[in-house]
Amino acid sequence: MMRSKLLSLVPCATGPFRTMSTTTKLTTVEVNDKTGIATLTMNRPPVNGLNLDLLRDLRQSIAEIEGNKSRGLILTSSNPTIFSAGLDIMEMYKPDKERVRAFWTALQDAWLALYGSSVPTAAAINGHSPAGGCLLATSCEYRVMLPKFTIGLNETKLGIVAPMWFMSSFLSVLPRREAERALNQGRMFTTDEALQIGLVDEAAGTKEEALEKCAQFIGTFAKVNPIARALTKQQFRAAELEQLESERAQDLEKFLFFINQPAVQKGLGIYLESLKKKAKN
Ligand SMILES: CC/C=C\C/C=C\C/C=C\CCC/C=C/C(=O)SCCNC(=O)CCNC(=O)[C@H](O)C(C)(C)COP(=O)(O)OP(=O)(O)OC[C@H]1O[C@@H](n2cnc3c(N)ncnc32)[C@H](O)[C@@H]1OP(=O)(O)O
Repeated sequence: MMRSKLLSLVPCATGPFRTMSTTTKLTTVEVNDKTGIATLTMNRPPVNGLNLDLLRDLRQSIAEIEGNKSRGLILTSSNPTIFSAGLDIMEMYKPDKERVRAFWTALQDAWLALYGSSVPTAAAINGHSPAGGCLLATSCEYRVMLPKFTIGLNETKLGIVAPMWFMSSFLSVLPRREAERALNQGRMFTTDEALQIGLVDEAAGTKEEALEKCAQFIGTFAKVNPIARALTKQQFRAAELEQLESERAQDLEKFLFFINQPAVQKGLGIYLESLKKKAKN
């Protein structure tokens, strides 16, 4: 994919800095040349639905950030009210056989890249973050969320099941008992509730403030040996990463089997209709 490189002056919480900015259609990577921190922004209207292209873009951008020696990665959205609406349901509803395989494989790749990223990661959650959106946020090491939005793994409410590795990310943030209950309920937490339960680390009034708080978190590693930190993180996360790495073919087949069940297709169709009706009203 063609990528345009440009140097730009962008406003930042602590002043305007020259940033190296790489833009694709669906994500932007901006590296602040003062802090060395990369901001990875999702930009797929209308709701940052995670489709095949966005997932591939995300993985490519994460690899680019790893490669350009950034000091950290902040994940955010260009949409002022939606971080990510989760997986694009259109990829799973009446799917094309080959495409849906590529889609799930791209999701596995994106998760492995983000959860296993060697750089410190933080999510500036500047909008709603259901299901796959929550997966991305909980794959990061730190979360800052804006008020009056919601976050959670709501899969059971759609009649689908969060795979084990979605649960792993959730469990790396929430105590087991809270995680199990929320997963079974398909519970979406408001910002205040998410803060109280520990699903997010901080709240912020504006996106700029959220980005600044994420940058401060990443700054806490400034005096830590980066190789020791990266190896520690990798070891800490190794079990979940290795589980998916070793079972990814079975995970794909399980997903395909599940998603192709007539009852699941029917449920997704009804859910999509309800979303569309809501959008019209
Ligand atoms: C035994 C089994 C063992 C193991 C299991 C193995 C496999 C498991 C199988 C499957 C696992 C799948 C895991 C799934 C994860 C997911 O992420 S599913 C997606 C969940 N997401 C949601 O439920 C969010 C739905 N959306 C919303 O709640 C709202 O849209 C919003 C709060 C995000 C934003 O609200 P608004 O700003 O009001 O926007 P609208 O609702 O009007 O939406 C605008 C537009 O976008 C469409 N849309 C919204 N979300 C999605 C989506 N996720 N996918 C596709 N399209 C979406 C919406 O329909 C509107 O479209 P138009 O009407 O404008 O065409």
